[in-house]
Amino acid sequence: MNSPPPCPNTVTVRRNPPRKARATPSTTHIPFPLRNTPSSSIPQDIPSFPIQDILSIHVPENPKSDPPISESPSTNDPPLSENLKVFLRIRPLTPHHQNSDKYAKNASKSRSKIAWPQNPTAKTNSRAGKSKKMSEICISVNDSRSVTLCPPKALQDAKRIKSEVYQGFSHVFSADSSQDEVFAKMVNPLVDDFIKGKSGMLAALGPSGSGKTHTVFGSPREPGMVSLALRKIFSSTEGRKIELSRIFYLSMFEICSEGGKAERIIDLSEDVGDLSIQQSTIKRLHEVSISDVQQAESLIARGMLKRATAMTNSNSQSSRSQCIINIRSAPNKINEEVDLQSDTVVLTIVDLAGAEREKRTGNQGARLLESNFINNTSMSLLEHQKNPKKPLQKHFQSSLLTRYLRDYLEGKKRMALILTVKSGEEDYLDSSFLLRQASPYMQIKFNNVEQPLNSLYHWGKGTGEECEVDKEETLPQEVKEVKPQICSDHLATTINWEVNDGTSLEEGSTELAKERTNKIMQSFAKALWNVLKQYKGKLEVAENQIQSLRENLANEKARRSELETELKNLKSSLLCQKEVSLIKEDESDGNRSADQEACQPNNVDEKEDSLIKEDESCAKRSAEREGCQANNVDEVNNFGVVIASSLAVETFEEQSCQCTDQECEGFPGSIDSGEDSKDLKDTGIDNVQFNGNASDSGSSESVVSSPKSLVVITNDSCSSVEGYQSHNDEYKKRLDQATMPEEDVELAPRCDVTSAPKSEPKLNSCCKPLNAEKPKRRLLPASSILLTNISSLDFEDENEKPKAFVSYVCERTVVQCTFLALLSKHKFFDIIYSIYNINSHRYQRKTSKQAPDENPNIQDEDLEVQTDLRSSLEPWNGRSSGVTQARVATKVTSLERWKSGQTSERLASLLERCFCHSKRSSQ
Ligand SMILES: Nc1ncnc2c1ncn2[C@@H]1O[C@H](COP(=O)(O)OP(=O)(O)OP(=O)(O)O)[C@@H](O)[C@H]1O
Repeated sequence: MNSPPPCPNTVTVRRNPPRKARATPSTTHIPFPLRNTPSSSIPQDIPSFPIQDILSIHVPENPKSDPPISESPSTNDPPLSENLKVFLRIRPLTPHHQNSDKYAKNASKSRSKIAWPQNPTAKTNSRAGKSKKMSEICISVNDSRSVTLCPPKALQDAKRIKSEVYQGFSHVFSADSSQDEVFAKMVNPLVDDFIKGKSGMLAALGPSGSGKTHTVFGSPREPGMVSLALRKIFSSTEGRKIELSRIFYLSMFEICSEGGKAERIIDLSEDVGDLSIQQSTIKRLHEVSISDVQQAESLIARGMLKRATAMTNSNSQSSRSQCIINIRSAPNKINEEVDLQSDTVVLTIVDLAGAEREKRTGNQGARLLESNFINNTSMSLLEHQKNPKKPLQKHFQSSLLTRYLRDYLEGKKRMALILTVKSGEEDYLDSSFLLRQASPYMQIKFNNVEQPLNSLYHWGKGTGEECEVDKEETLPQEVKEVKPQICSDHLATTINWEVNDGTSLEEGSTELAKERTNKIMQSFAKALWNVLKQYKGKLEVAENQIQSLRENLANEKARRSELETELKNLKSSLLCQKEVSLIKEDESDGNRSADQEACQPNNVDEKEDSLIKEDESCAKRSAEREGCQANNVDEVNNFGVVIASSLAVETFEEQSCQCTDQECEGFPGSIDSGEDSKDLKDTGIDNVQFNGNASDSGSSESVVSSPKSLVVITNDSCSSVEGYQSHNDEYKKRLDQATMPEEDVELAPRCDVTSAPKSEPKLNSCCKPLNAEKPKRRLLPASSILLTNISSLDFEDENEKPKAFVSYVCERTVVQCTFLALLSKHKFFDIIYSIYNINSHRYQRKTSKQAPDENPNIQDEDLEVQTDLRSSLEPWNGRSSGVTQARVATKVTSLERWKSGQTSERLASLLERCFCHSKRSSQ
């Protein structure tokens, strides 16, 4: 009669609270906005194209076509949430413990059936009978997922340590389990995933001498997981097919810390020195292409010989490093279009160094430091998952191993953990420590485990069943998203056909795929139609907006033309103000000698700046006072009108006293400068007459002929000096009238015009009634036009200057006549000079404090307008006329040079020479 199995005094069931792995930053789904594609410019009220919704259409599957083999989810399925797989393997006792181990196994089985001793008496009897054997083992298997850890009796008595039950393992391998059994339950799924395109890792963890290396590498008689995995890969049907299109590589390296110093990475398959790690990649790691199991095992055997081992109290050949073996599957390089990186699948198997207790190993010094390193790296492998509060970066920086295995430890890729323990009672503390540490691992959940690659990769080249995934990169995104699903359907169809060897399932799958494709296309068309309709609406709105904008644009153009007209008027006024500013500068520079000023043409630029600044203020004043005389655009542009107005006001009409404003307004058509000059050229000087008779000059033509006659005379003087002499008296009279009109008694002597006083009484007698009738504000547009038309003048070369005329003039006044020659050659100087005289004359009258009422020539508005000009002209009165006139001309030239460049430069050069000539003449 079999007695009931002994039962420990107390049993503690360790139940760790369910622990959910924290989502790491890289795995947390963060809803990010769409990329900056053209669709991002879509108005916000139009939703983005619902491609995801369309592709997520689920067609009810036909149970008949449910693929029995394809255990792995399709690529479109959401990421799996699965627990970390933790296996436990109990190493058999040494041969003298074998019997007790078998007994312990039987005892644990019985104990699992009896949860708690139901018969205390029997329990006592059995304990008494079997106490000796039970003391030799500390761990017993309850079932395939749990074990009971019993402390040695000494510990029970001394420290009252109770037995503990550890449960929740994926599987518990008892001491008599074979390598094949371990492989079948633990590694085979990983190998299957590897063949299907999923990377995976197996790590062996446990105290020293517990059988990690034995499990991973095994022995010739008992091949380990690496060998079995290789055999599976190269022997399976799928593996053979893969072999046609893919290449397998094997690499092997170890991470060690000799003497507990800095970690080193050593390649075990090639002597290339220490390796380095960057991110999770080992640099310069040697990979050997393997084509069969024997070649791979040979490589592994050679690598094992290089591995760092040492004899310890626990193990005669204890591994002192973490050994990592990678079996990598990559597409055949012949197919270069395939992305090698994204298509790489790796099966990693890690043999960790054994954790060991200091007391037991008796390690000291460097060996102790090394032991501590081993313990730390081994037992802290999953510290991040156990302790989510620990900073992620800190955890993965703690050791090279964790850095290398980061993707696995974060849960991005599948991994399995096998814990190895020894069952002897002397190993209780090691086993207890390991189980306590690893117990929480079983509760770790990975939420974002890597999905397999397109399984069709692995259907070898030439089978005719692969999808053209190598051309996927050239396809649009939408097509890419659809294609894997279609391929998966195709794969499912193929697998079903192979397994069931019947056509019905294949047809069902095909119909299912077609149905799903049709639904996707229908939804796609509907969504596309809706989006197009929305865009059409937006397009209509946009077109209406464009139409209204066009109308606004037309209005704005009309307004712009009006503004441009106004601007043109303002510019004319502005030029007048520039003239005023120019003269102001003369005044400010009055204290300087004329010689110095005249010889400094470089000052022009500086003065131009001041002119520009004054333009704004002057323009304002001009606009206010004259309202820009907007209706005078034609008048302003018409040189003849200006001449008529200015001269009519001050010169010739003073003689006749008959020309009224109305009469002057009638001039423009007949006295256009361009036309007039043309006419003059055509007619020659014979057609020009000096209207010495004041009554004859009452017409507009006579007014215009005055300045023009100067030009003609000048030109003509080149050929006939006598002609000029014959008209000398008349010419001088007209010149005096034009340049020094009115009652300029004081000014005339300064200008050294000897004949000037003679004409003054006549002028004065005529001025008063005439000036009383003329609106003097016309002076301003006259000066404006003077400047605006400067650029249109066709200057002749200085060499063409009529010497005869000059000599004639010099007989009159050496200085002034030289300048007058210029004035006669360039009519605008005539006008400047005339204006100068007129305003100088008026200014004198104004400064003599003569009451406006008493002087009809002076009106308030006229005085206001001309104030700046007059004050600027004031310094002229006390200077040599030639110098000052040349200076004014230089100023005007400077202004114009600023305005129009080359032509003015010629003028400046001309005037400069004129000035020098005048200076020499005056000396
Ligand atoms: N399941 C087993 N069956 C038979 N022998 C085993 C088993 N497990 C381990 N052994 C033997 O136990 C000894 C120690 O095993 P192993 O070297 O694998 O331990 P380890 O955990 O790798 O130790 P360390 O961490 O110190 O390297 C070896 O001689 C090995 O053959």
